[in-house]
Amino acid sequence: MHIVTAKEMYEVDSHTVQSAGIDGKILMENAGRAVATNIEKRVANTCRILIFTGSGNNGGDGFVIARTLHLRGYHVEVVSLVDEEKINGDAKFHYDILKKLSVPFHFYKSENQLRGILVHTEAIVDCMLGIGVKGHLKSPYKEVVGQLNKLSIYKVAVDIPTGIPADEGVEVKDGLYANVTFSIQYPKITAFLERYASYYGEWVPLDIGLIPPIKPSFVQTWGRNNVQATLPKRKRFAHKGTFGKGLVIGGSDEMPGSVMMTARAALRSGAGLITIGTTRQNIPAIASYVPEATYKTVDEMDFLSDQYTSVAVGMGLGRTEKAFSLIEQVIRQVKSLLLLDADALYYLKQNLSLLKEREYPTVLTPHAGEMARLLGITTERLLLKPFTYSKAFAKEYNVHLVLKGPFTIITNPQGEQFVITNGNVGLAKGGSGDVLAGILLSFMMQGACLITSLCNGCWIHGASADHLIENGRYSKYDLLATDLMEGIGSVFHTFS
Ligand SMILES: NC(=O)C1=CN([C@@H]2O[C@H](COP(=O)(O)OP(=O)(O)OC[C@H]3O[C@@H](n4cnc5c(N)ncnc54)[C@H](O)[C@@H]3O)[C@@H](O)[C@H]2O)[C@@H](O)CC1
Ligand SMILES: [K+]
Repeated sequence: MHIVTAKEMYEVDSHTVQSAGIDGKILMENAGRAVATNIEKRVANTCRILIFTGSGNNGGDGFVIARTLHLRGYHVEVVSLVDEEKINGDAKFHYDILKKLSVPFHFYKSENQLRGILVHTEAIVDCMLGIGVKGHLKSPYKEVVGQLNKLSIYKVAVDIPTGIPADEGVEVKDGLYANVTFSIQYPKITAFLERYASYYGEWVPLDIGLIPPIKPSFVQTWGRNNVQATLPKRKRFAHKGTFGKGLVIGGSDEMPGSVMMTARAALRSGAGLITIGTTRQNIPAIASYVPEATYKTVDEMDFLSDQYTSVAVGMGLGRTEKAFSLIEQVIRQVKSLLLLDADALYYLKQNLSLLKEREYPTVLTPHAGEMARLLGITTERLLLKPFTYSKAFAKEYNVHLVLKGPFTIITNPQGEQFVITNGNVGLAKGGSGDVLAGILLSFMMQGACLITSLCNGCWIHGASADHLIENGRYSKYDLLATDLMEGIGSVFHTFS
């Protein structure tokens, strides 16, 4: 599913109206009707619903919703935050129709007046402002939003919760906290930012018949259907070599377990052969946990002559001079797909130019803190516009970037972007990243387009955590990274 900025949304709108010739009033009718039909599924017709409208087309959607619900037997009333003469364009067209019906209509005057109107209201529909919002909310929007946020009634936002910008990079303080947001055609970028996602509540995109340009270059979500369509098939006569030869380099005497989790996750995700490169002392410590792997000490590895389909480096490796020199050697000499995680990302900060020298694809898997460090900015700044920073970085350093978080953003060097929304807070624990690195390594080894492999790997990781919790196997408190191995198996099973 596509995700859009305000500019992209307005472009689709004008393409639909100007090139395809569909009148904006029809789009508004479609939008209002689609929202009304979905409100019917959630709010009983015995409820009193107040619809709040503003000066733009978001308000126009509200007039259509009011008419539609009224004609379907609902008790609706409208509260307009602007005077009649400020309503114009397509919104005015639908306002004039609504005026002919017996729908109670109030023009907002004061907090006291609104308090009176709100008595016995069981649900509100927010059509005050949509993607046309600029900057902080002005009066009376700010006051009305503040008043509504204090009420524990069901709140439906149309397109976007009032006050919340559509685009990343904008900092605002006030916005409506909705229970559900019905996004017109596509969800907007801020639904995928940690800072604003909670304002949306649940988000549901509604098709209103917009016609996008031939090949839209929008960000897309990656979900179960995409995985189903692209998961590598296991052919009957395949052998272990068919599924790649992978190398995991990491682990130290102080951090033995991480490399073990990466290797196990890779094998659980379909990797054919995995070698673990670690310290001599670490091998007996972890060998019984991953008997399926072969082992090498870091001193005996020769990246120039050893051939691996894909290599992952960094997990639990440490930040010693010896570790750093090993990472440099790997980046310079490995002639295959390479995934850099954890301590390898730490090393990269001072050595980013090495990435530009690589002739083979490189994957970086930072969490927000690691990414901010690579960019030399604060985490807060990164999280204000993670899509923009990711795209610029991936293009500049010619890498595939997996920016891990509650919304994982995957970007390729061409700037194509996908976002994964599954997974849960049970993953916020040491070791989850090591498991993800293993799943990604495995998918990288099994061929297919690299960005597809990364998207599938991230989705399987999140789905594993969700599966274990939804089935009551673990909770968001006690889930361990090693438990994910069991979840991976269950998730694969759902595709068989
Ligand atoms: N194809 C489309 O894009 C469609 C869009 N529709 C609706 O149209 C909306 C966009 O309409 P508009 O472009 O008219 O924009 P909005 O309806 O979001 O609002 C624009 C108005 O908000 C005011 N405003 C801006 N910033 C403000 C602030 N900080 N405080 C107070 N007032 C502020 C402006 O003065 C302007 O009058 C969408 O969100 C969607 O709901 C639908 O009607 C269907 C079709
Ligand atoms: K709204």
